[in-house]
Amino acid sequence: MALGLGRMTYPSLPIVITLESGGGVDTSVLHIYLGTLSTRTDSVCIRTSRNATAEDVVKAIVYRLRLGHCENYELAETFSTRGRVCKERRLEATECPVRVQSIWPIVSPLIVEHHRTEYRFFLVKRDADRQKGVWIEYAESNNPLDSYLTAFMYDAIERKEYTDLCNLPTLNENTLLENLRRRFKDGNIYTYVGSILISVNPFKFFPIYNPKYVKMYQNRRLGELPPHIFAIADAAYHAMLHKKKNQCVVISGESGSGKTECTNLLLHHLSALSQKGYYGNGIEQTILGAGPVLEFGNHLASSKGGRSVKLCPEFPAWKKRSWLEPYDTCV
Ligand SMILES: Nc1ncnc2c1ncn2[C@@H]1O[C@H](COP(=O)(O)OP(=O)(O)OP(=O)(O)O)[C@@H](O)[C@H]1O
Repeated sequence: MALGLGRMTYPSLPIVITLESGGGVDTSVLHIYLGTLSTRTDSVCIRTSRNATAEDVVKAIVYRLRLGHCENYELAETFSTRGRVCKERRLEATECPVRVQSIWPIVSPLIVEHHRTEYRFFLVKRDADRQKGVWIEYAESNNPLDSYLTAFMYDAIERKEYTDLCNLPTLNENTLLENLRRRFKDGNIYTYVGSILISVNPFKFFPIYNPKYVKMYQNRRLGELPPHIFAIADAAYHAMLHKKKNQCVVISGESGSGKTECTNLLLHHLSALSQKGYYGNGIEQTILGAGPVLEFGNHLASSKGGRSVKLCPEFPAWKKRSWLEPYDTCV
């Protein structure tokens, strides 16, 4: 088995692995999803022959992502509806994933993501007790493969919450606050009002700022995905490119409402967009390094009373590490 490894480039994911095994001439591409096994990438892309076995594929991914011993992992074939895995079966080590994939029905790209049903391969932790080759159906709440990302993407739709307050059927202070409160309770801190983003400070960490999200929000129209600070950064960046004019993002709120953190995240996404795959080469650090000086000016302004508007933040090193670690470690 010869193994050629694609270069790890962010954000142009997924990682590409070329696996030549079994002497096959025709090669096919397999997308293997990683679920909760990785915070850095959603899936890896394997170019391989029809004869490559599930064992070969697992070895290649585990070796490439340095996940430890390949005996601890196996491949699962899943069937999902609206982003949720409803049934799953573990592949035999000798099964050929390309052959399995060739009998999956083709999903039309015209079917919007929320209504799509599809088959996928996942890399999963080996379960020695699980009978191989047998489909297991999941109750909705009992699904180990569903990731935070899936919940983030689909739960609001299923609970019929309004991600944009402009869509509220009855718009008054009560319905507006009730919608914000319900979303906040479900862990959704962001909500749109048209092109304005409301952020409710959670005072706790949510894993929604790692490279999966950076990548997901690139080149997407505002409102296409659930509300997120990265979507605002992306919209401003593309408006700048298209209109060839400087753009301004106004971040306003009470003291302690999270303006500094929002500014950090905006800059984080903007620097990712402008560096075309080479993260952390110093631009982000240089911009953020000016933070304490501007923050001082900001405090002078806000000490004169009223609400403050952020210019550029302080950016303590411990915060950068704890919030953005997976992103930084891919440099
Ligand atoms: N999106 C967020 N997720 C989790 N915690 C957050 C978030 N935004 C803010 N926080 C928490 O709230 C604290 C205060 O936020 P931040 O310093 O950004 O407020 P601020 O509006 O800039 O305040 P000030 O105007 O007084 O400078 C942060 O230290 C952080 O712990």
